[in-house]
Amino acid sequence: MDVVVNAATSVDGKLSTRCREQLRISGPEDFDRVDRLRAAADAIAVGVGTVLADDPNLGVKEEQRRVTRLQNGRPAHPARVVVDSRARTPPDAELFDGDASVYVLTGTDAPEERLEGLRQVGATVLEAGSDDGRVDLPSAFDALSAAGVDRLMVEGGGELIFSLFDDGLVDELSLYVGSFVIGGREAPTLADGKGFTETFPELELVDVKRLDDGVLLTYEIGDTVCR
Ligand SMILES: NC(=O)C1=CN([C@@H]2O[C@H](COP(=O)(O)OP(=O)(O)OC[C@H]3O[C@@H](n4cnc5c(N)ncnc54)[C@H](O)[C@@H]3O)[C@@H](O)[C@H]2O)C=CC1
Ligand SMILES: Nc1nc(O)c(N)c(N[C@@H]2O[C@H](COP(=O)(O)O)[C@@H](O)[C@H]2O)n1
Repeated sequence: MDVVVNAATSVDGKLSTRCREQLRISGPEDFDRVDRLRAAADAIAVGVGTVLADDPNLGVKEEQRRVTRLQNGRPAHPARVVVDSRARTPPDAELFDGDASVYVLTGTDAPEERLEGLRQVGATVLEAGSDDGRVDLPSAFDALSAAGVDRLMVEGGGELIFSLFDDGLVDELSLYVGSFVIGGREAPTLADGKGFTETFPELELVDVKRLDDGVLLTYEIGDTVCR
């Protein structure tokens, strides 16, 4: 399965403000590019922190792109995936609008009544627990792959993106950098988690493009390196 991470940050690498509310960083050209990436994916994943903060829909916005997917024998929208150790995704979240399949990837400690609530709104629950109670991403992604997901787009947030780098699961990164500063030590960044200290994922910069008032950076992911 190919894993493509896409995110938008300020110049200082923040995904949002310290209030952790959804913030428009991309402009119209970048949002259109994101929609194209969505249309090319089999599934779109976010962490539950993003669901609780943003209540995203994760659908393909442009109608013609949905029509093309249907003509190609695919569902109109990619499946939606939430990485959610304890099943905190609200059953009335926007991504349960009935337009797409939803997978919730959980750990082993998720309360049964919350899992049942999610199943009742149509979610497929895939349990893949790790020792620390979080989702074991390599085995959860194997399960997604077995369910037919060949191309997974990940839209954030920072905790999930760090774990994906930590587990060596990222193939490509598209990063839109808006031309402003957010600041704040509590504001989420592109890669939060515990951070790397000795070896670091090495990225190969394959494209740089000016878009809206910012810049789009495209990377392929190589090995980890010592610095
Ligand atoms: N500008 C952008 O492109 C985007 C911005 N955001 C922003 O990011 C913030 C949310 O990001 P975060 O708080 O970092 O939450 P997140 O969306 O990365 O979710 C993290 C949560 O996922 C769960 N999880 C389960 N297993 C995990 C694992 N193995 N590794 C990591 N997480 C695991 C945990 O409950 C963890 O707290 C919001 O402020 C949102 O607005 C989110 C997406 C894109
Ligand atoms: N690419 C990008 N640019 C921004 O400026 C953003 N704030 C985000 N956020 C991501 O998009 C999701 C919202 O999706 P819907 O419009 O509800 O379908 C949000 O949850 C973030 O993952 N992305």
